[in-house]
Amino acid sequence: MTSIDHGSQIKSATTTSTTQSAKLSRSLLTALVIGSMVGAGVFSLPQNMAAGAGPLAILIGWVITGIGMIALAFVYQRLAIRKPGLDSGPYAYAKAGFGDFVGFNSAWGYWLSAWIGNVSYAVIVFSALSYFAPAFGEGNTIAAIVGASLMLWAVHALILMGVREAAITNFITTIAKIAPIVLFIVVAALAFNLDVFTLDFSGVSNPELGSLLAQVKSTMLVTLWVFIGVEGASVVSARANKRSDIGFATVSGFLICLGLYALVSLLSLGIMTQPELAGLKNPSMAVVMEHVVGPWGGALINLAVVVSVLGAFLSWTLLAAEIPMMAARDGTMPKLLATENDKGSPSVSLWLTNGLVQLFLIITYFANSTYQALFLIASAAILVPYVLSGAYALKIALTRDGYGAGETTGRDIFTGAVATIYGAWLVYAAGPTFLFMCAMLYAPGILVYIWARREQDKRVFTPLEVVLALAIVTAGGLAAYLIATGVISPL
Ligand SMILES: NC(=[NH2+])NCCC[C@H](N)C(=O)O
Repeated sequence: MTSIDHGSQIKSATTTSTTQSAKLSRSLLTALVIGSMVGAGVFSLPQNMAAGAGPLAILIGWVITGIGMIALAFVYQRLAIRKPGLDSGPYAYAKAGFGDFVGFNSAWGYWLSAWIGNVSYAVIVFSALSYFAPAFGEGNTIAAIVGASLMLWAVHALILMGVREAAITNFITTIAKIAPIVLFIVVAALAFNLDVFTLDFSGVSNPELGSLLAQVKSTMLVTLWVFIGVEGASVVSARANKRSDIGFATVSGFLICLGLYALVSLLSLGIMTQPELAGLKNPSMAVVMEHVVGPWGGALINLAVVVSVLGAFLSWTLLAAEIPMMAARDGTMPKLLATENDKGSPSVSLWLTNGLVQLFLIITYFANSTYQALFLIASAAILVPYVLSGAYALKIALTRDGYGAGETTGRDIFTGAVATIYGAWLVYAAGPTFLFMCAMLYAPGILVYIWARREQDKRVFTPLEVVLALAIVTAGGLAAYLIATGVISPL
């Protein structure tokens, strides 16, 4: 049974087991929705949010994210109902709405985000373990990279042997992450000092932070990161008893996460000042906790990070390998990637994906990259599939595609528009460095696409797609040049 069906990718792979499993109650569904979103991100929020923003900007950041993300959650939920035939989630929507090449890029981007996110997971697990064994440093020392590589290939071997997520692992990891977060919030609320919180409420006394707009922008990829997985909520909740429970579980699961996340970041600002938080080592929740209750608090949170992220690492590895496999099955990616071993695991895709994770772990060591730099790239990479899903929902509502004669489209036009605007704002907020970095990662995909099209004996590009491909290659080339000359350094 797979309870973290992030996209529908996993859904199609496990339909038999999921449809046979018992229907779920409202509260269990809500827990599953939460479980598909909470991974590593929450445990570093105190530092990540304060790194470039004061309390007011952080507050505004959560409000914007709350509105944009709930719209996106609804987009996926509505699309699942309107377009039940499009089974492979985010990338199938982009393909249906905007053609094969755009669809390919959506799959490519979703896959990039999934495995680069896993590189950041490996780094943060060992950064947490350094609480117990200092040689692991910030998760990017030689000892940490060796440890992370061992973890990677152990998970790889388990999946090749046919291991899938079990209900029991999901249960344990969900408890392991939620309980310490709630405890942290209670402790932080008791230790909260309003004077510390309001010391520099708008952040303007710290010249490093810049304008309020700049501060808000700095939080946008962080808040996006912690909500990645929301696209799976509608799939998870499709296992509901009643239709009405789907909406309930999605909305309540989302709101609970939003509440937990906002409290973690805001309450921390009443314990330490923004500049203090900005300088903390991640997972920073552990440091704040230790500051209030002493060493046991630090140990507890770091352990929670290890358990929570190991669980999330497994589910995102499964998902990362499913994406190329599903895309290969319908000809969007080369057939080779659809190869399965005798245990039903997408072996070629898994080898490719984890090979790249390994490569990036080595780069992480030499570039001395941090957890933060890595997850910001994973956040930026997922913008393409997210924006396109919003745009597709808007498109079908505007053209009444999939809507019956008497059905109103007003609500769907609204959520589609809000999700698309939020996506466009995120692209702007992400800023040029991360967009360039993404172009560099999207560019090699074009070769993979050409390979797949040739294999299918299909025309490779339409004239418009040629323009798009050239734009990606140009931006990617420019990015490579800027990185080589040290002008930008996203890692
Ligand atoms: N490995 C990944 N791509 N994970 C993406 C999900 C991130 C998740 N929301 C978290 O906070 O950890």
